[in-house]
Amino acid sequence: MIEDILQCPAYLTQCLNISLDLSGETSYTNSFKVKIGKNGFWFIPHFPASYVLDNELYQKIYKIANAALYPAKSLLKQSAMYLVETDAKDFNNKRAFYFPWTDVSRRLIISDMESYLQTKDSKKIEIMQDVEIDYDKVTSILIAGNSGSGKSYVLTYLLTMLYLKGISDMYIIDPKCDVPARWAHAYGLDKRTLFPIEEMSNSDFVSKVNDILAKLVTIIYQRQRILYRDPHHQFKHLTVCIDEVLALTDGVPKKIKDSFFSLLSQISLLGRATFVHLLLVSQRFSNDAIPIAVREQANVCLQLGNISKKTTQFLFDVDPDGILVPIGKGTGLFQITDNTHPFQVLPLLTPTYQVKEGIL
Ligand SMILES: Nc1ncnc2c1ncn2[C@@H]1O[C@H](COP(=O)(O)OP(=O)(O)OP(=O)(O)O)[C@@H](O)[C@H]1O
Repeated sequence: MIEDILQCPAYLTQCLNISLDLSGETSYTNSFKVKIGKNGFWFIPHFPASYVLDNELYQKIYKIANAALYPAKSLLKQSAMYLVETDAKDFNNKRAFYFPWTDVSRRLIISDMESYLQTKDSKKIEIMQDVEIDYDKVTSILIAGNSGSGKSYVLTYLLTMLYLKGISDMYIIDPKCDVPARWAHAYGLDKRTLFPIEEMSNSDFVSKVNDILAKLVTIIYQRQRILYRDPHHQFKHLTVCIDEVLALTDGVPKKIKDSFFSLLSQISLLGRATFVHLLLVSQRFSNDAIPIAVREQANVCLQLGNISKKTTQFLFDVDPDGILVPIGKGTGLFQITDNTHPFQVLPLLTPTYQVKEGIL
């Protein structure tokens, strides 16, 4: 049934005829037609038309079709209208709106983490069913979301994948001495973990964070020199995970905060080629949480919990209106930008797995 719908344009044409208000113009008046492809569909207007082919119309069709296609396909939201040339001979039908789609996001369920870790290709990290990231292509990862949205849960998943699959060495910075610190302790990473102790002021703590970040910058420079002599040298990934980034520098003297920002920028700008990465978690990634450069360099972004224009404005260029975000634990939006995945913002369902006792 679903296959028939996806092969035949009649269903979508009918949905658009009914919902799209084109001042009386419909497919019956020959004003447009729909063509279905393997990776999306085309809305082909017949020109001249009484309606305007603009972004507003594109987003309206997106909204109607995205809901109409669920749960067979998920349309990939575009920030602006996607106009393409058609192969029509007739000039009246020579242009079309294109709507790329992908399969609907499905949650990954891992019932036995130990056997999962043994069987899966070591460099890839599965995020959802049929969606994975190759850590060689990751610059930095940002995880945002309101309290209780599932940030710590998905962070623990990523840390487990990165460390237990042997993909990356880790430094863990946890200003609240909470889930990440407990995770690190459970896996014997105490020497690579920083959390505040009683006698430390906020400024002392951020200064200690800066010491670690400075160490990573030094490693980046050392690795750059190795690459200069041997461009194909393969380094082991090194990741610094910082939880609660927004709260970290709150009330800290400007000089210390500036150093923190400058070190973060250096790592995110120079770390990619040398396999040094940031994995940052924050309620939001506004300009007071991280430098703009860090946000721009990050190519894996997860926004959990409430999804609205206001919450997604820092991580995504697209307006989330019309994207069908699933409800439930650990859901939201996901974006990966690399040369394997086309630019896309997808509904996100973070993996469900067994967390080691005493961490969460
Ligand atoms: N993918 C998931 N599958 C199953 N349960 C989940 C998933 N994601 C989150 N949860 C559950 O949702 C609850 C809240 O998650 P979590 O503690 O990670 O939120 P948080 O964003 O870190 O909150 P806070 O900022 O207050 O620490 C937890 O009980 C967790 O077990």
